[in-house]
Amino acid sequence: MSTFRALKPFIIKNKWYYILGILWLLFVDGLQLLIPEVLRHFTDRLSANQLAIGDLFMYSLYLVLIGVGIAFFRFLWRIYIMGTSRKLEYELRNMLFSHLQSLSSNYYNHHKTGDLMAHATNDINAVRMALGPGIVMVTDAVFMTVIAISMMALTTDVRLTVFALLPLPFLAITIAKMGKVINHRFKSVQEAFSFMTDTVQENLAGIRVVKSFVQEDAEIHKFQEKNQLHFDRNMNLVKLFGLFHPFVQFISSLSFLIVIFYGGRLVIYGDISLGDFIAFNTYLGLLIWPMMAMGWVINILQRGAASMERINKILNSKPEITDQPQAQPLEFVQGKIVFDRVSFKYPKSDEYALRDFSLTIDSGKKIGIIGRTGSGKTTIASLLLRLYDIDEGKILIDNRPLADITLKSLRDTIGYVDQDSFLFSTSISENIAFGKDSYLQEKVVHVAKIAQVHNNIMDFPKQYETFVGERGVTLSGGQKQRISMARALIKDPKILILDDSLSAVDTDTEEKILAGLAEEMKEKTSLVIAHRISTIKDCDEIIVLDEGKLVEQGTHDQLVKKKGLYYELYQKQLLEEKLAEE
Ligand SMILES: Nc1ncnc2c1ncn2[C@@H]1O[C@H](COP(=O)(O)OP(=O)(O)OP(=O)(O)O)[C@@H](O)[C@H]1O
Repeated sequence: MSTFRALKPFIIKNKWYYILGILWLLFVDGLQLLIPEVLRHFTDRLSANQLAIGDLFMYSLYLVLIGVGIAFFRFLWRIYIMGTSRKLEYELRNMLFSHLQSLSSNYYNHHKTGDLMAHATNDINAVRMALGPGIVMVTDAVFMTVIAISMMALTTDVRLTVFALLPLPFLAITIAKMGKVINHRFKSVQEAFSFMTDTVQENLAGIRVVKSFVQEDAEIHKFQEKNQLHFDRNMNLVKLFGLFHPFVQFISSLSFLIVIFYGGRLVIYGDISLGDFIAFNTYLGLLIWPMMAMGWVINILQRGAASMERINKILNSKPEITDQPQAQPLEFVQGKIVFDRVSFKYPKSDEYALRDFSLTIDSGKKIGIIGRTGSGKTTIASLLLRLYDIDEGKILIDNRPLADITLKSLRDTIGYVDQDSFLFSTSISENIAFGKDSYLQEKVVHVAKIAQVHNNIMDFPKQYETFVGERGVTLSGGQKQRISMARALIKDPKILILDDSLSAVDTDTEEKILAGLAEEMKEKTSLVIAHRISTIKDCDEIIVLDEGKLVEQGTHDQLVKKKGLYYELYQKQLLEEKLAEE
């Protein structure tokens, strides 16, 4: 039961729904158990020639009234129990999603999206089944079994009851054994489902790559393999259930066989009446459903527990980056940044991404960061945003270590334009205002103008209300970059990081963007990460990284004169430009 601990607050909050739901369910069972008694009475009076035509109406009326009562209370329990289990599904989904939002970005380096989506669909459904239909079946099965058996023994014949029930322990033992196998097989079905969703998710996200490399057939083949695995594992489960149902039916027919032989004998010898015989058989009929339900219950509860275990694994994973107890928000930010002998390795990596890195950026300064690919440029941005904590050294903003600053205020202070320029599938306007309805449209237009994307947007049929498609597929790389730049600017952050954010625009547009930004940047501390020298040559200072180390530092002119790595990169780019012109 500890598996379901995370749901305790929900169950406590909704206990009355469950209690009343179970009460209505017991009413249904009680009414069902009246039917054999009505039949017994009817048969006995019929065989004793005591019934008039009018009595037939009366018995029919009893049965109709019982039927109406059953229908009414069945409706009530379904609303109370099934409805509550849907509410549980809703809340569990919210809980899971909120938790996924709180986890650090490193978590997503090691967990696949498709896998997480499988948890949010299949696993939550299995938990709902356990805490809805599962509860119903347990209550139903226990209550029905106890009452039906007692009535059989008390109102008809104890020996007949014992004989008729003899086959049932076999059923119980086999069902319990089967439950374990079912659980195991169900887990492997869920696992195969995860593999399959993973494949679909990855394929659809990368559909443009698949098409441009004409890999559709190979991808279909890959998917078919995963689908086959899912099918095979499901078939294993189906086969088990295929055996299960005939088995239950066979055992229950044995009971009826015993009743016909032994019960029939008792009627012939006059030990029990014909009405008793009929009522006994009806009780036995009522027992078959609980016997079947036992199997289902075991199955549903085991599935629910297996799924809840997997959900718990996610819910129990702690965000790696959280606010320290001493953390306070940043106030009146100046924007001075200090990296003091910072060394950092990514989790599960042996290589240093940054080594003994020191840099002081005074407030309002504009720093250019350049270096070969993989030299650690983005790492600087990630560490400043505290997406990872550092192993050695210190990072300070306005002379306060990052750990002493609340994450929210730290990230509110920094406007980060990432390399991927990820956009959401909504309007351009909403992408720029991202999550904040409070921005005025004029402000959205203002930042779009600075990012030099306003004219492009005005050319679209729906202008700012143009829908950008999933991940911004309907836009060019350069348009996406400029929209994500506008998104960072609208926050009016004190620190601005442009991570290779001008790589997809031509040098003319780049110049315009930089000129537009110059005014904005006056008040901000800026880090401009780039591969192109033209992007950073006017920065107050430029640093050059190589294999995680700061190897050169100075203004453009100073670095060119130095004839080191920067000079080498500069020469190469001049040559490339010349070749492009020719
Ligand atoms: N999440 C990660 N886990 C493990 N290693 C990583 C991770 N991200 C980056 N690295 C490694 O850290 C090093 C520095 O990466 P970084 O992204 O900072 O380089 P970069 O200079 O920004 O490169 P580029 O110019 O290609 O964007 C690289 O060797 C890279 O492989």
